[in-house]
Amino acid sequence: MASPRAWHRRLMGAPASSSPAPSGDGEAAAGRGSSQEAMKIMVSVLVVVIFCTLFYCIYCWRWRKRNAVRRSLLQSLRPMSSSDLPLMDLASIHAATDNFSKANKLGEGGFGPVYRGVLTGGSEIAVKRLSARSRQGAAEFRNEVELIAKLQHRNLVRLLGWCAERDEKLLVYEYLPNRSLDAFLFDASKSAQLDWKTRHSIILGIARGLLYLHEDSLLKVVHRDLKASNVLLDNKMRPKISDFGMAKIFEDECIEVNTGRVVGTYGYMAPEFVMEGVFSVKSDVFSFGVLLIEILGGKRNGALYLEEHEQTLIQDAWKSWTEEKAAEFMDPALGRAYSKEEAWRCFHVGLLCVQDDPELRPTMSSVLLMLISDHMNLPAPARPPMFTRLRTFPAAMIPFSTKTESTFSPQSINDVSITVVEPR
Ligand SMILES: Nc1ncnc2c1ncn2[C@@H]1O[C@H](COP(=O)(O)OP(=O)(O)OP(=O)(O)O)[C@@H](O)[C@H]1O
Repeated sequence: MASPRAWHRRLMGAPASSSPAPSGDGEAAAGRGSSQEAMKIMVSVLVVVIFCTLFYCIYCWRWRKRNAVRRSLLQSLRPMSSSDLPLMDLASIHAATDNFSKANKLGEGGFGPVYRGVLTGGSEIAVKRLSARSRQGAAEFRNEVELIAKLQHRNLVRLLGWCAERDEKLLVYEYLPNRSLDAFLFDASKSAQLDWKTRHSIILGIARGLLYLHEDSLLKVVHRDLKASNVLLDNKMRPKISDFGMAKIFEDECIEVNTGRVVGTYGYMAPEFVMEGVFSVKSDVFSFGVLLIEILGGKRNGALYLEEHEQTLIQDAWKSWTEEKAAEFMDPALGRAYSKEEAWRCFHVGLLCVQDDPELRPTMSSVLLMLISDHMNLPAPARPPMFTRLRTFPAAMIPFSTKTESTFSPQSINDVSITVVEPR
């Protein structure tokens, strides 16, 4: 067995014991010196080990704490009780909406008709009435009540109460006088009201709302149906994301789910969602990119309207970008009155969001950072997907309905499992 002195020597990198050993005082001094060095090394190793263990313990403790909070929130979401959100009585909603009169009807979506109402105190409300013919149902109703009651952000619409009495299922929201973004954006007589400053702040507001859903709320939420008609505008044209009927909470760190079913709105759905039913926060990022490009171009992406020779708006945007003709893509309603620097940055970010590969799409925190910083270098976007033109699908699934403004617009679909997508 090696002597302690030999160990010291080895530790200090001294040659093997075959070399002649020093003798006398010299040997003792050398021995002391090397044992001090060895001690120093051991102390440093010990400090590093303690530091790593401490760091690991703190990380585990924080991870457990965060998950416990998330789990307890998820637990509290399960039972739908009146303590979560005010339960409103049917009679007062009837009175507020003048018995759901035609004059008070604001529009109709996949859930059912929406009515404006005024409560006895004078506050205005918007009431969504689940229709018997609705393609959405009790599950979406419950989802909306349970989910949105737990989320609060200035860029999310506020649910004030709900009612499930007799055969009625009603959701009561704050009333947003300027209604939805699509009513301005795609209406030739109204689009001029959306000047560049307004459009830019709408883009930033939607990005902030989505970032809150994905990363900043305690629950990680994927909206799954972000589109222009699901962005409502308040009296100062500030945007609020609405319609959480199809939203999903992610438990733990799960980032991708394969549902085997397709929900959402054609034209806004990410390719991996349409083709495989796989969704993640990155499918919302894709929808955000489509919406951003629609806000710049003032047109719908509306893949369903396309003829053989036509391109989607996203493909148009890509073409303009690569040919350095971005100005030609911009909504003519803007004229020349817009900041080119801001607009090109938005254009660039929009194209990054609609990239085919979800991995390449930025997260919403990066999106917001890219949008607000004026000196950040952005990566070059890859070509967007080329297969958004739908060939056929059963008439019952056609996601269109006539709206009160007598325009046709795409509506959400739910539980469509057969999707025929034609590659280009
Ligand atoms: N809180 C609200 N305040 C004012 N108007 C609203 C409000 N909520 C909805 N609306 C109006 O009612 C219309 C229908 O809304 P809804 O969310 O039911 O359908 P949608 O978004 O058009 O379609 P889908 O259900 O497919 O998402 C909207 O276009 C909007 O004009």
